[in-house]
Amino acid sequence: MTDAPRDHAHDRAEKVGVLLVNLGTPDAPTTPALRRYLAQFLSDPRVVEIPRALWWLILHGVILRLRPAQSARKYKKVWLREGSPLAVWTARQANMLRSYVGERGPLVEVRWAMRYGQPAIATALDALCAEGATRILVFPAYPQYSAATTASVIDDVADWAKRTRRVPELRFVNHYHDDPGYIEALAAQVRKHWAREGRGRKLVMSFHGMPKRTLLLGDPYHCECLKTGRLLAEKLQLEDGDWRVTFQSRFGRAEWLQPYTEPTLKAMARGGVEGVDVICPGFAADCLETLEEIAIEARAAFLSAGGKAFHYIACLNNSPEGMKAMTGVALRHLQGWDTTPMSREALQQRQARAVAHGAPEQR
Ligand SMILES: C=CC1=C(C)c2cc3[nH]c(cc4nc(cc5[nH]c(cc1n2)c(C)c5CCC(=O)O)C(CCC(=O)O)=C4C)c(C)c3C=C
Ligand SMILES: [Fe+2]
Ligand SMILES: [Fe+2]
Repeated sequence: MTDAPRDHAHDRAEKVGVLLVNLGTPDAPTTPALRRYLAQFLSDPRVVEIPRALWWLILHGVILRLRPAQSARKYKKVWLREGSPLAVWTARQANMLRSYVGERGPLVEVRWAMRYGQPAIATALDALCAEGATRILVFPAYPQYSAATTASVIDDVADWAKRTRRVPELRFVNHYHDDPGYIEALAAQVRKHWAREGRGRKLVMSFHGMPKRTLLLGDPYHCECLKTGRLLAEKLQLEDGDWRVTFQSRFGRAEWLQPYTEPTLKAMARGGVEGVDVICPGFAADCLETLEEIAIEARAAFLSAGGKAFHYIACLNNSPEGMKAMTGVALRHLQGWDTTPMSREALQQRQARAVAHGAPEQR
């Protein structure tokens, strides 16, 4: 139980907190940092759903011996001066969300956290509570719901709540795959790219993959990706043959959602498609999976299969359109929670009432 002294101040206005959460990323592009990060990530039963004892042997006996060094090499290619791209973008998004949502009133605090690695969700929630938040909106930055991502954030918040005495009122963004503001922001990102670089023959919308088994077990992720793809194609007025939804980042030997991104790109190149534009609508921010796997590796695969022009379209990151979409989603979920400042008189009246009920006077 978290019992850090938390003054119950009667004259303090109650605040609303927003916690923007993304997946997580290593602290450094090094083998030890990758081992710590992958051990936490891949031990989550929401991420790898095979019997624990068997998975423990595979994870510690094979994966954590080989993958950290391989992944560290990849992270080095995309690492920024300020840190991992995912963390850098998420921090910028949270700062901008603070001012966009903050325009509603100063009683909103915005923080960011990572499901794996730092800053941890529990630390950020403690900080929001210490700042006076009694209502918190948890905003997983995953447009499409999946048990491996969204539900895992909910698990972590629930674990924190179990250890916490004064649990705030909590709300969660479940998904925003068909939010009109999000679809419009994606369309604007594509149009801006076309205006700058010209238009490829096909638009490939590449989403992070999931094991196919999760679809059969009822995870809505696949359908939500397809719906995002269809809505984006409609918004851009694309013909059926001009776009394709694909799935990237396969992990392990089992079958994942198909069609796979890289084989699809190669087949397109071999089939005479000279130019493609690739966007990754399921990632709120650029990260290893987009910058290395798509913008570097998939590009090389497409060109070596005979393609001529490969254009990667950046994620929404902190673009004005993307931030407007994120703000719209947050505001919709904040409805009914008072975020307007309380007047000085109202605060004084509230304190007087509290003192009349025997509470110590606050300064
Ligand atoms: C956007 C949604 C994501 C889903 C769905 C998802 C499922 C999922 N991922 C793995 C395994 C790995 N993913 C890794 C990186 C990674 N994954 C996402 C997002 C989703 N994952 C992001 C944003 C990132 C990038 C993190 C970064 O630091 O930039 C990795 C680590 C990198 C590597 O070693 O390759 C692994 C591993 C599984 C098994 C899974 C679904 C079951
Ligand atoms: Fe992943
Ligand atoms: Fe489906």
